[in-house]
Amino acid sequence: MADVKSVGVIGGGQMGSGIAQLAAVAGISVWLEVATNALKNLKCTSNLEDLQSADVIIEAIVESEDVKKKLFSELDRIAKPSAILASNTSSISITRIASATSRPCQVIGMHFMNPPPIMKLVEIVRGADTSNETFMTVKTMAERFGKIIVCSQDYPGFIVNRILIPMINEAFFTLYTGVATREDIDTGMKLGTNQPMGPLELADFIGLDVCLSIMKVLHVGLGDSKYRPCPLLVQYVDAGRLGRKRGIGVYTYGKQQELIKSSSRL
Ligand SMILES: CC(=O)CC(=O)SCCNC(=O)CCNC(=O)[C@H](O)C(C)(C)COP(=O)(O)OP(=O)(O)OC[C@H]1O[C@@H](n2cnc3c(N)ncnc32)[C@H](O)[C@@H]1OP(=O)(O)O
Ligand SMILES: NC(=O)C1=CN([C@@H]2O[C@H](COP(=O)(O)OP(=O)(O)OC[C@H]3O[C@@H](n4cnc5c(N)ncnc54)[C@H](OP(=O)(O)O)[C@@H]3O)[C@@H](O)[C@H]2O)C=CC1
Repeated sequence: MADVKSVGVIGGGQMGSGIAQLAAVAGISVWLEVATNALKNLKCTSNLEDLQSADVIIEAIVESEDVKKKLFSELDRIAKPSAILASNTSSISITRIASATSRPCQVIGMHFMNPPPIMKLVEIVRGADTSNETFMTVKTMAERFGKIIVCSQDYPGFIVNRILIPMINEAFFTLYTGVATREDIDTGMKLGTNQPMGPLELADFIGLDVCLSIMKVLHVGLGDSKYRPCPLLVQYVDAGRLGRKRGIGVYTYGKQQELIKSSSRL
């Protein structure tokens, strides 16, 4: 098991920025962004070559198999031979991502939950060839971040999203088929099952594009029509209603809310 001293985080969106914060607070030197004591551990770059000295590189870019494979193939060329390449993917096969590299035994899924600094879980996903040494190094690093680990085999959606995202998709079907309003669906699930957010509110928080990508992976990967994405979810993504990060999803937020209010007054 390797002692991780430096980490590269690729993707500075919702997940990447939170993961970089965790590593910096754990005293590991990080290439990316954050605050006070942790700030001295953080460096920002837009040049992949700067990651060549990292012990572990954590990818948190867009949920697209093609884009991730292209990046992993480039990382394989840039990273030092001993480096571990981890993906924060929500659902894409680690085995297939690893196949884009010459080091599949050093490729692993390190799936943080959103928001990474707050949520206690990290789901570790072993691809077909992931070695025990890679697993132990990543497990120990996640524990150093203060996280609790669960371990999943490499099947679509792993553990959490295999169960969570179909629930969110079903909430969209419930809205789409007129069973109830968005507010009643969310309040029903929040108060009825003691969850901090209703499923539609949570979809906006995760990002509707991410939810749809995961549903598609489940649908194709498991080949069962019960995983078909709800047409309303597809339509919202087509319309650019991606959730909180865009100011509009199932609900509207911030400036978008003000714009909608003012246009409805015209
Ligand atoms: C899609 C995937 O692949 C997998 C996934 O991630 S699935 C999604 C998993 N995540 C969830 O299910 C989140 C469900 N929601 C929640 O747990 C809570 O609503 C929440 C933690 C997000 C916010 O909690 P809240 O009590 O409603 O709001 P709030 O009072 O603002 O925040 C609580 C604390 O979290 C902190 N916090 C909230 N968002 C944060 C963020 N993005 N980064 C860091 N800290 C954050 C706040 O600062 C606050 O800290 P203090 O208690 O120290 O003040
Ligand atoms: N949202 C969530 O709740 C969770 C998401 N994940 C996973 O984490 C990963 C990132 O998700 P999240 O942070 O939500 O997404 P965001 O949309 O917030 O961020 C995506 C990041 O990827 C970058 N990016 C977009 N397209 C490309 C590309 N073609 N090549 C390289 N980088 C690109 C973006 O850069 P720019 O801004 O410059 O476009 C941005 O930094 C995904 O795999 C997702 O499934 C895992 C757990 C939870």
